[in-house]
This record gives sequence, C-alpha cells and structure tokens, in this order.
Amino acid sequence: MNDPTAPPAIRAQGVHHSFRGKEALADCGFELPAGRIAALVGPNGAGKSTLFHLLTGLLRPTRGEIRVFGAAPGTRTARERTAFVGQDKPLHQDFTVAETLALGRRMNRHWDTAKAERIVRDGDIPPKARIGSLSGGKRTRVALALAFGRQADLLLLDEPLADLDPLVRHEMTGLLMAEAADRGITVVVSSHVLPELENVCDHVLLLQSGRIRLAGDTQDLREAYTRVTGRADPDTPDGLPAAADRSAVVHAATTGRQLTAVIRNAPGSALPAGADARWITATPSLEELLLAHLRSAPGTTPPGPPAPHPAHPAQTGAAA
Ligand SMILES: Nc1ncnc2c1ncn2[C@@H]1O[C@H](COP(=O)(O)OP(=O)(O)OP(=O)(O)O)[C@@H](O)[C@H]1O
Repeated sequence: MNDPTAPPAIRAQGVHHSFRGKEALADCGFELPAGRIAALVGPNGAGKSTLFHLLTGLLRPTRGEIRVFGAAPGTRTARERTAFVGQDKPLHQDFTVAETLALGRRMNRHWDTAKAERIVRDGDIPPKARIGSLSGGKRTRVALALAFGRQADLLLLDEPLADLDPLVRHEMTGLLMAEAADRGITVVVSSHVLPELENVCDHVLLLQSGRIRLAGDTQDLREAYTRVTGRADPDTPDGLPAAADRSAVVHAATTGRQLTAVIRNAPGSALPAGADARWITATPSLEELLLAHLRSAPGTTPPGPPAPHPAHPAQTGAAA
C-alpha cells in the first residue's frame, strides 16, 4: 500500500525550458503518483526528451520546479531512485558487455546482478562482445539490463522499444510490467506506437507543443469521453446536430454522410450532453482518445479531462 503522505513520483509545476531562446517546454505541469506505468506521448518535437532530461537532472528548468519523489533531479537522493534509458543509449562502445554490467554493479548500491545478467543472457548476447559491435536492438537490451539492474524506483524510458523486433518488444514490455507489479516501481515510457502502450500503461501524459494537454489514469480518461459514429447532420457544417455542445467535442470528422467524433461526456453522465439517439456510442480506446486530441487544431483549448479523482491527484486540466 502506498503511503498517502509520500510525495508523488513526479511533480512538475510551471516548468519552462528554452534552447537558445526557443521554448521546448512551456508551463508544463502535472503530478504522477508512485506506482503508475505512464505513457508519455506527443508529436515529434513536443518536448518528451527534454522532459526526460529535466527529470534526470541533465537539464534544468529555465523556470518552474520539477521534483522526483520530492527531491530535485540531479541530487544524490533523486539520482539513486531514478534510472534512465535515453534514445541514444549512451554506453561505452569499447567496453564488453560483461565490463558494462560490472560498471553498473560498482556504481549502484542496490544492484541486482542476477536480473541484469539474465536479461542479457536471454538475448543471446555474449558477455565478451564489445558494445560497439552489437546491433541497435541488442544495445537496447544491454541498456535495459543496466536500467533494471539498478533497482530504481522510477524508470524513465525514452522510446526504448523503437529498434527492437516484435518478439523482443513483447518480452521487454512483459519484463516492464512484471517489474512494476513485483516492486511497485513507477515507469514513464515514451513511444509513438500508440497501440503498443494500451496494454502496458495505466496512466497517460500527452505533451503537445511543450504543454501537458491530457494527464490521468487511462481508464478514468477513456470513460470521460464517448466515441460516436452515425449519420452526419446535413444541416450543419460539421455534421454534428445543431444542439450538440461544440465545446465538448475533441475532434469530429465526416466522411461522406458518416460522422465520427470523440466528445467529452456531460458531468455525471456516461454520454455527451445532447447525444443524438441515433448515434452509435462506445468508450474510445486509448489510441482513439489520444489521436482525437492530437488531431484537434493546435492552439485551441481542447475539452479537459474529468475532475481529479481523490485517489488519483495526477489528473490535471488541459493546459493548452
Ligand atoms: N539540444 C538542443 N538544442 C536546441 N534545440 C533543441 C535541443 N534539444 C531539443 N531541442 C528542441 O526542443 C524541442 C523539443 O524537442 P524534444 O527532443 O524534447 O522533443 P521530442 O518530443 O522528444 O521529439 P521526438 O518525438 O522527435 O523525439 C524541439 O523543437 C527541438 O528542436
């Protein structure tokens, strides 16, 4: 049972980060409770890697505050509890795999040798092989072995599965879920492959143009919206009935006479306000919900997620 008085795994408040005057993160704020497996999603250039680098202390916010289990990233307390696998998997190319794991053991007080060696062995990677001679996928496996071996409480994975074949992806996501279930760790994993995240993650953070547009537990978020399909209303330009609440529509599209839309439900209801009785309605999948938000015009204010659940204070309003 998590201690309700313990700080969240991550708290970001009004975080800005600029590269040479150009803002990569702008007023980014959210809380991630401990124990969640969170998907960090967003278009290219949204600021995902920048956020990871702030969480590991590789970068500092230009403004605002970011905390990992209550500690400033980069401090010893935060570093000991955080493991990061970046997109470029920075491993020493001249080291052998065995030397790489030995370095991991020397540098980490809580190192789990058996776990790290098993992950490498299961990938048929010879301990004497040099990192520089490995394929991209095998290097990723070694990087993940190092991250899992560290026994960190917060695992930050920046597109870790991108260069893995489907079988290894499956194995690695299984490992991630087992680790999260066994040790109750918190994971933030970024990916552009939305369906891949649906079965793994129980929380989502959607970044767009450096801002958090959606944050919360996936089930709560999905149930706060409805996917509707049906005949487009010929008398309105958007195909929605004239009485529909446009401010609740995340995204709507018509193909011929067919309307498809994702709409926020009315407060306390499982359907949008003024739902047309002829609509076919369903709870959107995580992918449908995220795509609807990503497709809604940038710069507009999309409908926010539901009011925070008392047990899940991570849900923040749409900040766009
Ligand atoms: N070192 C840097 N110097 C200058 N600009 C940078 C630097 N790193 C990132 N940026 C800029 O900051 C913005 C956010 O980049 P970031 O890499 O965080 O996005 P991302 O969401 O991780 O993208 P992707 O999905 O393509 O990996 C982009 O506009 C990018 O060009």
